[in-house]
Amino acid sequence: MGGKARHFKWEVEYMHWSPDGEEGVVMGINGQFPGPTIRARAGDTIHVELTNRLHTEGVVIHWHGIRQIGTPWADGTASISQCAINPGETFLYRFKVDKAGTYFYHGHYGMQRSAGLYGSLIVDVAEGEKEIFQYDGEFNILLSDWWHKGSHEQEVDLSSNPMRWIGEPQTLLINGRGQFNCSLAAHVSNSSASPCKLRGNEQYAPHILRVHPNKTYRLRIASTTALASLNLAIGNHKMLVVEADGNNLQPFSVDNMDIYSGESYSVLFTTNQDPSKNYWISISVRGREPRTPQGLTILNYHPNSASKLPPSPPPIAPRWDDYEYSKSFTNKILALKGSPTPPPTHHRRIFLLNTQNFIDGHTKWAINNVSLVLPATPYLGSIKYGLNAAFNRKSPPDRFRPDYDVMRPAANQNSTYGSGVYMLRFNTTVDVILQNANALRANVSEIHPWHLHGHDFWVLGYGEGKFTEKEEAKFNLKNPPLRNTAVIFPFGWTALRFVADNPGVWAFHCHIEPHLHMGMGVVFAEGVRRLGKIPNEALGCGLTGKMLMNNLHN
Ligand SMILES: O=C1O[C@H]([C@@H](O)CO)C(O)=C1O
Repeated sequence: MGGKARHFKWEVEYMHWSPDGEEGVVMGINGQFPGPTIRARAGDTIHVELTNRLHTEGVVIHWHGIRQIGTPWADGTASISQCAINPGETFLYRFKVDKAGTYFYHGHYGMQRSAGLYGSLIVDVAEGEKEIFQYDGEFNILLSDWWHKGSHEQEVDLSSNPMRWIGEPQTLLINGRGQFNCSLAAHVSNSSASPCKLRGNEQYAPHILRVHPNKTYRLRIASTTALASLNLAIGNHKMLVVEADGNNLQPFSVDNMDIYSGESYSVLFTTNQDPSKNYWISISVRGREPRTPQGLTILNYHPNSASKLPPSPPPIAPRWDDYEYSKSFTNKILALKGSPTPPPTHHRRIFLLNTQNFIDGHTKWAINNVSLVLPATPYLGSIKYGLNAAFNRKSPPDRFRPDYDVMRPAANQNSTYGSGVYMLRFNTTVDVILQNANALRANVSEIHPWHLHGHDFWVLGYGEGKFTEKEEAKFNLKNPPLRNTAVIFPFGWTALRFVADNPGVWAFHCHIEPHLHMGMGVVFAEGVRRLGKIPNEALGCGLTGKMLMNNLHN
């Protein structure tokens, strides 16, 4: 079946907004924050005509989890898949959503995600097909984190010498709404926070989930946080986890769940609790010392008033550094029976060591000792048209020094900048072993959720310390989950496998936005010569821009 074309006209602009009760400036779309939700069916083609109404700044939008098969120029990564859209210009994002699931979109230029440029993208099963899970209704929540400092100042802070870290967010947002000046849970907490006096129409009033007793609901959850790893719970209710990153899971039941930036899930829950009460939905910080209050909203049982607050305190999240808890959750994530299984062997295995380093006094993140800086000409055009001067043609290394001690700060903390590309042979199977290590400070290693553009990968396994070839025997080749984002735990490794079968140039990076800004990413390219014509509007900058001008004058 052909699928429908769905047309949207969007304008991106800065607006005054109050995501948490303090007025600030957000990046909005058509006057909305978060941006409009796109809802489509598998097989549909989305057309977003995006006009940049920012006064002095370029913009792009990445469609997170959409593989862009045959349309790599619509992936929305500045300097990789396209030129940033200049103020006043319009770019047409046209792409097919081929797989049902819970997705989202966000800015992919500088710190524009932290500035609030994001929204939800929900793909239902194709017309005439049935969802494999049964439920009576559904909700969608997009999770994010919010700073009172603007994104431009954050960019300057991060690249200054010495680096000024952006610190923990002021507020966690659920569908763009959080409370900084007051707490919904003041009546049940012993902190000094004042109770919220809300009419319900404030920009920061919580998004209430209204349910009827004894029904089953699907809750779609995606995290577009710039930094925070989260734990989500629905007070008193169990959740059955059924989908991750647009792929079906072997269902498993939990009381709360971890969600890292870049991940999405669906859970089913049944409203089988005392219907005379309302319940909390909470999100709390994981993996970093929490300096941000829980984000809260209300599960409102019909016919109770939504303003009837739950009588007991919100769910208590696991301790922020209880990594064993996080690992036990992560290890439960397995593909639904009948899902595609990985090829049994790989053609190439790339080891990527994540380190925190210094370059000329600036704090950076590096992969195999290369800190990514993006070139002025987007790779997609420069590779396709053989513009060799556009970036460093030397391939970055597939390995790191075998004697590197991942448990200690680097002996040599200096690193180098690079813009090289991993050229993958088309249709080959690639393994990536993400290797975490100690950061600059002794005994510190952080969580990094890695996101791959253009593909889903199978997560073959997680382990502790330095990966050794003998751990390959423990890889899960039977029912590994397909995902587009996977976490590396502190001092650990994560093994991924994917098939390089999607012509294009694809970012693979830590989804913590400041970390990408500090160089924590690599670039893969495959099959670029197989592509037909790349739309000119993706190429109008750098050396491809000059090439277009020359063609015009010849
Ligand atoms: O990249 C980071 O920098 C800080 C810290 O390591 C140095 O201030 C931090 O917590 C990060 O995640």
